[in-house]
Amino acid sequence: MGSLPMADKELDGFHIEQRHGKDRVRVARVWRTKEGRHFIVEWSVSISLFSDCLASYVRDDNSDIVATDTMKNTVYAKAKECSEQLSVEDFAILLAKHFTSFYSQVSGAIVKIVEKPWERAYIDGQPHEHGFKLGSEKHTTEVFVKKSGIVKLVSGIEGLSVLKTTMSGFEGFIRDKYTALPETRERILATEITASWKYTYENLSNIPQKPLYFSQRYLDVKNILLGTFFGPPKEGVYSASVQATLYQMEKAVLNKFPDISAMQLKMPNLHFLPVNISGKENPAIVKFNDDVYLPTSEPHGSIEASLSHFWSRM
Ligand SMILES: O=c1[nH]c(=O)c2[nH]c(=O)[nH]c2[nH]1
Repeated sequence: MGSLPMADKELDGFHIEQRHGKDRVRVARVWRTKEGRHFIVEWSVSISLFSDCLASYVRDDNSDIVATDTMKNTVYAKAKECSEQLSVEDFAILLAKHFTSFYSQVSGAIVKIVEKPWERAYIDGQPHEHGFKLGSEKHTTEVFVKKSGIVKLVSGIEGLSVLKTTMSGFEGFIRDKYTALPETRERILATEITASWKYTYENLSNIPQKPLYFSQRYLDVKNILLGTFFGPPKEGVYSASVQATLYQMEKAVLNKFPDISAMQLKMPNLHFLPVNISGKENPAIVKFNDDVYLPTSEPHGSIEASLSHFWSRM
């Protein structure tokens, strides 16, 4: 999405590309049912408009600028207007649609939102009516809407930390004069997953209208990713490398959901190093027996790949 074309023009013999917006507008929205159950979302919204306001750059003429302060206010006004709970994707689309249809100057809008993972609290196994606790991984979305109604919709997960204590190995890699890593069929596999996936919907007119459709999709994708990473609860599934597991996870998502056309995964390999400590007098203070590890964050392996159907790209 970073490589989207900007509003570009020829100008004084130069080529200019420009866009403007407001980043990280923080908003929370609460919905209350008659029965007294509350729902909350907390969003950090970033807006970027492709807008014809070249005069502001070259002639000190701001008459075509949508003020970024107005963009910020729009986030709160639209949140207020949403009387029913909605997915973060639908809120992003609603905002982008507003900017592209309301202003003649605006030809396209990108709206990115990160949702903070507030989850209903449970007390003695009972869901609390208005109590929430912060979870870990975040739901993200990025939508690009053009005035014509053309849409590109990407959703994602940030910070999904997972670990398995066995059923992982790494063998058969290149060995040369600098290689020290032993081959193994028994190690800890730990990573912090960043995922993004592109939906097939290419026009505002064919975005699913079912309420919370994309919220459910998010949960379903997360389940498939986790199920593929861990394998069945009792026996698990062997991972020959982060690369192999990453590919299986992407393939599982693309095979399962017909409305997802491409997926990107970033899975750093967060090493848990075997601990072996020996002293001069005591050669085996700690002898590693798949039990004591040194967890690390730096350095870490960085492994990422995108997978798409032949007819699509991220
Ligand atoms: O799953 C892995 N992939 C690698 O590319 C790699 N490189 C490494 O040192 N350990 C691992 N593990």
